[in-house]
Order: sequence, then structure tokens, then C-alpha cells
Amino acid sequence: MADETAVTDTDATPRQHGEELTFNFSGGDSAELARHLTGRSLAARLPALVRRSFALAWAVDRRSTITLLACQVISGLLEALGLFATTAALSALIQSAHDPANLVAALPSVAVLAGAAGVRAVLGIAIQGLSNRLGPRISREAEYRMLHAATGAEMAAYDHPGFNDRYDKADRGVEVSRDMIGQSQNLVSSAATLAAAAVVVAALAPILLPLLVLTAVPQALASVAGERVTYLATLRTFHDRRMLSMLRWHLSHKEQADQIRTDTLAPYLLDKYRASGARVDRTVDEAAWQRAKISLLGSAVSGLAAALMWAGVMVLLGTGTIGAAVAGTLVFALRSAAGGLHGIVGYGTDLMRTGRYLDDWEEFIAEAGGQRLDRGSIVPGRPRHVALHQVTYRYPEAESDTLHEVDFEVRQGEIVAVVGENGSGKTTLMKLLSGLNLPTTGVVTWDGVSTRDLDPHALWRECAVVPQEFARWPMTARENITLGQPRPEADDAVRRAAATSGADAVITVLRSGLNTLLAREWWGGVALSSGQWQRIAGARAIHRDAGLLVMDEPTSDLDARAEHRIFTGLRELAKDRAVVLVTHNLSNTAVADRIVVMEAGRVIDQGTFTELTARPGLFRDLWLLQHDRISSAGLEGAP
Ligand SMILES: Nc1ncnc2c1ncn2[C@@H]1O[C@H](COP(=O)(O)OP(=O)(O)OP(=O)(O)O)[C@@H](O)[C@H]1O
Repeated sequence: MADETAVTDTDATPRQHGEELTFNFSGGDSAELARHLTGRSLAARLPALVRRSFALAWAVDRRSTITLLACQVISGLLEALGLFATTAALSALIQSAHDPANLVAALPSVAVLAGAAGVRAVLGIAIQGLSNRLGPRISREAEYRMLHAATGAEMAAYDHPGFNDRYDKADRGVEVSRDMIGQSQNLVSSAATLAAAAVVVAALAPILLPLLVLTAVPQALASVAGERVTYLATLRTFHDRRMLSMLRWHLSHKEQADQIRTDTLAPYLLDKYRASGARVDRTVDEAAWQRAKISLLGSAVSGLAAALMWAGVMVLLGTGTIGAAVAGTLVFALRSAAGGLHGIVGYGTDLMRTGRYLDDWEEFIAEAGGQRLDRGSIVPGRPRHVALHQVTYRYPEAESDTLHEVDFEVRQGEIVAVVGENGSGKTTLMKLLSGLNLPTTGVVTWDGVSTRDLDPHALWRECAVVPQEFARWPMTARENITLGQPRPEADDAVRRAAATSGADAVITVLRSGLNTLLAREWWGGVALSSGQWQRIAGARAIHRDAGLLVMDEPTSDLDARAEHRIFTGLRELAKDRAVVLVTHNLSNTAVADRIVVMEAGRVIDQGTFTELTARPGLFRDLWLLQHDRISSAGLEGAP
């Protein structure tokens, strides 16, 4: 597969030395599927796909689905009826050439023909309308199921190579799912047209049936081969399409907009965009050309078979095997059959393509991208003791462990500070304490029960986390604090939490207080500064009233007054909570009952602030370094 996804090194931007971005391609199965894209497998798969699309439609709107199916069946029956009426009408018309009185005899058949055509037209409009109604509903349901599955995946899924690819592919499935019902109904209606025509041909001139099949087969095979070419091209452009979407995001989002300007980075990134785009275009062009050649061959062979069939009609007519009226009806039936066959091949191919994307979607929702939360069902109470016992943690696909045999504990009523240099594993430790990740070896316990055995959702209800990168939800200030889970005391609880984190000062100046929408200006909201947001994030965690409060650099953006307020309020919070605090500002650790010092994924020391500043070690070194800047500025002891 590697050769199929490899990117040719012929882009416009000169390659520089260094590692290139690679996306972990999880398309092995898809590539395998492409090799098995054969006429036989498609024929076997189409009925299942039609069933699947009607099952999806059934799930979102039963009444419309039943009506749609009923319209399809009636329309097919009317098609056959119309074709049979054609013979009677034609023979009466031909005889009327000799005796105009015979025209009257044609009237009933003509009436049937006209009636059937009229009703079919009305049914066609109804079918179209119902498909248009069902399509968007199916797509929304598909998206809902995918989002539901994504939120039910292990957190570690995001570190697993391939998870995001699976999500992207499933997302494509959602996009195309709306087309599936239309394609299925067109396929069914083409099949009904063909069946009706085939019944008429079989009744009037059975010898023509094999020739009819012969006109269809080459086109169908060409269509399948073309589809395989397109699919393989899609796989080959996977890397560049991902690259394009990543660049699109970086080039257009506000987060990097300032740096793109001040670093004059735009031309470099736009060049990369063009290079990836050019590679995609080249691959797509090659595939389109190859597909055109295959289609030409299929059409030529089908055309020959069609010529044979029409010659057959002429022979039957010339030898007197059939009369003029039957020959006329055969012309209608064969044209109808050709239309039906064309529809089956075209819509069948479309449906196969949609079906492949839907396979990816289905696979994702069945397994949450292979990362479904699969833990125990024990519901924890408010934790009194949370601990790590000899825990080692390695990120998925990482080359080495991030945490090594870590022992750690925190009890209700206690504040434990975790310190260490960048990359020493503090955030990773927080993720394990809060049950976001499970240890690779060793065990994390909440009141003696392993986090593996606890119901994860119940665990998270007892856990409040202020992560380094907290979410800035485009919702009101109130919702940003309650997260849709208000306490019985309603706004009183919100205001209390806000007062503890300093968010009250932010809310007071907002145009509509707690009702103010905190979102970007172009969404009609109010934009907050980083520090103001951090106060809201603090209030959010405090409002949860969970038994374990984990704060990872909760005051990094706060001014001195706000920071002071948080740390002086921490003891009150810890009365009925276990509090774990990660900070680089070592003065803040003075509030902790115990300080745990980490280095390179290990706990290397612990003690009180007084103990650790008094004895030699990493903590004292870091403390002196921070202190050094204050002394060298001559500010020590300044009021
Ligand atoms: N998602 C991830 N996948 C693989 N490795 C990771 C991931 N996240 C972190 N790491 C690695 O784990 C190590 C510890 O990271 P962690 O974020 O726990 O450190 P930290 O002590 O919190 O650092 P900082 O003080 O900079 O916040 C780092 O070397 C990092 O490379």
C-alpha cells in the first residue's frame, strides 16, 4: 500500500532537509476493497446497499419511506402496463391505415397509455419530493450517530495514529449519506423499468433477451473498472488532501492570523498549498483519462451488441415472425430497457461509491474508530483517596514511556502541588488521575477501585479539571460556567464560583452579565482576554463541586491580584475536595500541604514547601533560580 499512498517528489516547492509531515494512513482495508471492486462483488453488494439506505430512511421517517416504496412499486407496474397497452394501440393504429373506423378500437389502449404515463409523472414528482425530504434527515442522523460515537471514544484515541483519518473518512460518509436514498430509489426505478421492459420483450420475442443482456454487460464492466481507477486515485491523493485541509485551517483561522502576518509566512504556506493541489490535480487528471479510455471501450462493445439487437428485430420482422405492431412495441420496450440498464449501471456505480464511504462511517460508529470506551460499571462516590501505584504510561505509538513507576496520592481535604520542568510528565499524570487516560502498567485507584473498573462518565461527574488549554465555548457566560449542568442553587452557585475564581469582576462588566454571549465578535458575542477567560475556566471547575479538583497551570494568564485571590481561596475549596495543582510559579506551591517533584517522568522528591526549599534538590534549584531574578533586580524585601 505504501507505494499507492506515497507522494511523488515533484512539487513546485523545493524540498528541504528534515522530517516531512506524514499522515498515518489507515486505508489498508480500503485499498484491499479497491482490488476487490469487481462486477460480481458489486452485483452481490448492490441489493445490500439498497436495503441499507432504506433502513436508514426507515430510521428517520417511516411514513415517507413506506410512501416512497409504494410509489416505486406502482410506478414499475404502470410502466409494464403501458408497454403492453402499446401493442394493442399500435396494432389498432396500423389497421386504421386501411379502415379509419378501427381508430375507435385503439381508444381504450391509448387511454390506458395516457393514464399510465400521467400517473407515473405524478408518482415521479412524489418520489422526488420524498427523496428530497429524506436526504437531509438521513445525513443529520448519520452525523449525530458519528458525533455520539466520537464522544464515546477513549481520550487516548486522539493520540492513536489513524483515529483522525477514520474520523475524516466517516465524516465523508455523513456527507454522502444524503445522496444514498436518491441513488437507491433511482436504481430501484431503473430496475423496475428494465424488469417491465424485459417482461414485454420475453412475451413478444424471447430470442432478443440474450442480446439485450449483451448490450448491458460491457458498459457495466467498464463502469466498475472506471470506479476502481477513481477509488485508487482517491487513495493516492489522501496525503495531499489532508495537507490541503490542514493548510486551509492554518491559513484561515484567527489563532495564527497574527503570526502569519508578522512572520510574513503566507507566501511559504500558500506555495505548499499550491504544490499539494497540483499533485492532487495531476493524479485526478491521470485517473480521468484512464477512466475515459475504459468507458470508450465499454460503450463501443455495447454499441455493437445494440446494433446486433436491432438487426434481430429487423430479421424477425422481415421473416414475418412478428408483425408491425409487435415490432413497434419492441422498439419501445427495447428503448425502455436500454434506459433502465443505463440507470442501473450509473446509479449502481454511484451507490457503490456512496456505500464505500458509508462503510467507513458504519465502521467508525460501531467501534468509535476502534477506540470505544470499554471500562467497568462501578459508580464511584465523592473520592476520598485517589492514588497511582507503580504507574507507567506510554502514549500510543510513542517510542518510550512518559511516566515511569510513579506512586502518587491525594486525599480529600489535601492540596498537593506537582512541579517539575517542561516535559517532566505533570500533565500526563493529571490525565491519569482524572481517568482520562488509563495506565499502561500499574493501577490508578479511586478509593481503592481501579479507574479501569469505574464507569467513566460517573467518574468524570466527580472530577473537575482546569486544563492548560481550556475550552472557550461560544455560549453565554452562565453556560460557560454551568456547562449545561446547573446546580440546585442556580445563579447563586454560579456567582459563588465566579467570586472564588475572580470571574465575578469579568461578569460585572459584561453587557448583559451572565446572559452575555462569550463568542467571537462575528458571532454577535463579546471577546474576552486570555486572563478573563482563565477566570471563567476556574469558575467552571469550582462550580462543578466535584470531589477531585485538578488544576493544570490555572493562573498562567492571570494578573497578580487574580492569582492571589485563587490561591488564598484554595484552602476553603479543599475542605471537601482533593486538590491537585500543577504550577511553574513555585511561590504558589506554598499553599500546598505537600509538593511532589517530577523529573523525566519520575517522582524524585516530595515534601512541604519549607522542607523542599531547605534541602538540596531540583525544587530548591528551581526556587533559587526564580528567586535569583528578584534578588538581582534588587527587589527583595520591597514593600
Ligand atoms: N499526546 C502525546 N503523544 C505522545 N507524547 C506525548 C503526548 N503528550 C505529551 N507527550 C510527551 O510526554 C512528555 C510529558 O508531557 P507532559 O505534557 O505530561 O509534560 P509537562 O510536565 O506537563 O510539561 P509542561 O510543563 O511543559 O506542561 C513530553 O515529553 C511529551 O513529548
